Amino acid sequence: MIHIDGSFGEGGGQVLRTALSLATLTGTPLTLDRIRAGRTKPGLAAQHLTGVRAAATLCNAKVYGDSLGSQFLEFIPQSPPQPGHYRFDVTTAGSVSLVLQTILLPLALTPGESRITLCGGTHVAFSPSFPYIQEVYLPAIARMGVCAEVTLVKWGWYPRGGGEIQLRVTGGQPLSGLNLQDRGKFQQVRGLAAVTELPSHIPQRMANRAENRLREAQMKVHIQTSRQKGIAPGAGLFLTADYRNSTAGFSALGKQGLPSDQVADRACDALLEFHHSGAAVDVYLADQLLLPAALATSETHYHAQAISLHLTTNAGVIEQFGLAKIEINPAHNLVSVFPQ
Ligand SMILES: Nc1ncnc2c1ncn2[C@@H]1O[C@H](COP(=O)(O)OP(=O)(O)OP(=O)(O)O)[C@@H](O)[C@H]1O
Repeated sequence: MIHIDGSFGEGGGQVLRTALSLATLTGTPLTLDRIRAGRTKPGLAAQHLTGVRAAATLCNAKVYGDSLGSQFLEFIPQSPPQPGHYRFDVTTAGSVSLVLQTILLPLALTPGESRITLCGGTHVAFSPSFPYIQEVYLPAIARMGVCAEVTLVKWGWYPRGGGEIQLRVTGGQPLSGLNLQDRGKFQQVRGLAAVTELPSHIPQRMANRAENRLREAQMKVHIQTSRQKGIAPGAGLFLTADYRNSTAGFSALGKQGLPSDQVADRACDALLEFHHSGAAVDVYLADQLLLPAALATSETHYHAQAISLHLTTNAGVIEQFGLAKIEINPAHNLVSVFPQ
């Protein structure tokens, strides 16, 4: 039995998700208390609860404390993760990407094919947007051996949600480590300026503004515009910066009263800050790579844009499972993961 203090480090949802992934994969019984104690509304929110239920479904876990607002959870796996066809619905605009990240590695490391439908928020703040999962996260971990692809079926923005994605995983490949210390030469920025249920000048303005800003910075850039049907209005700009050895992702979401140009500026500012940092791995991927790296059979080394509290928190949770030793050099933003 492993006990995790949910208030550790950041004291947010990622402590729970990483612990769930590892308990599911290793069959280790887990208790967590003070879940999300660092947040203004602590305990399990809909997204976290869906993550708990999804992980429990994969390994037939006995679960206690799986209710909204619960700050305590007991999770006792009864079998190795079972590949298959599953559907999990967050029921709110809570992020489907975070549920995906909870179950992906257990499925990727178990022989067999899985098809998962995930419903909820697909493009929501403070979480990886669908394009980030598709263009940044999955390609990075594909290089480690994770064989998975995603399809967007319906857009789901905050606050309505109602989105849907499909995840397909071919499990059973061992993972290898990654060396991302040098991003290599800049190649291009690709982008998607998208709206649902809003007029076409909005994506056009976001795209024009971003293309102008990035060309001023001497970057090669191409941004597609997209106007789709949805259950609610929503807008966003999703950018990926490709370098020879790595890809980084940045996004900004529209909201009522926020001009399209400002949405574009937010995404461009984030991209340019990364570009000027010289790092190979953006601040988000830097915390998300730790889990696959810990499960690999060889070492991983990368140059992160910054060492976030998310990253150090995730490292602490992984180390409590005894799966890897993680070294962080804050002077140079270097992260090394040594699977044990
Ligand atoms: N713009 C973004 N692009 C990609 N990933 C992101 C972005 N914003 C946040 N993330 C990622 O989303 C995850 C959020 O973790 P966090 O613990 O904050 O989750 P949470 O479940 O939303 O928790 P809480 O509500 O407790 O904050 C982290 O892995 C972080 O890197």
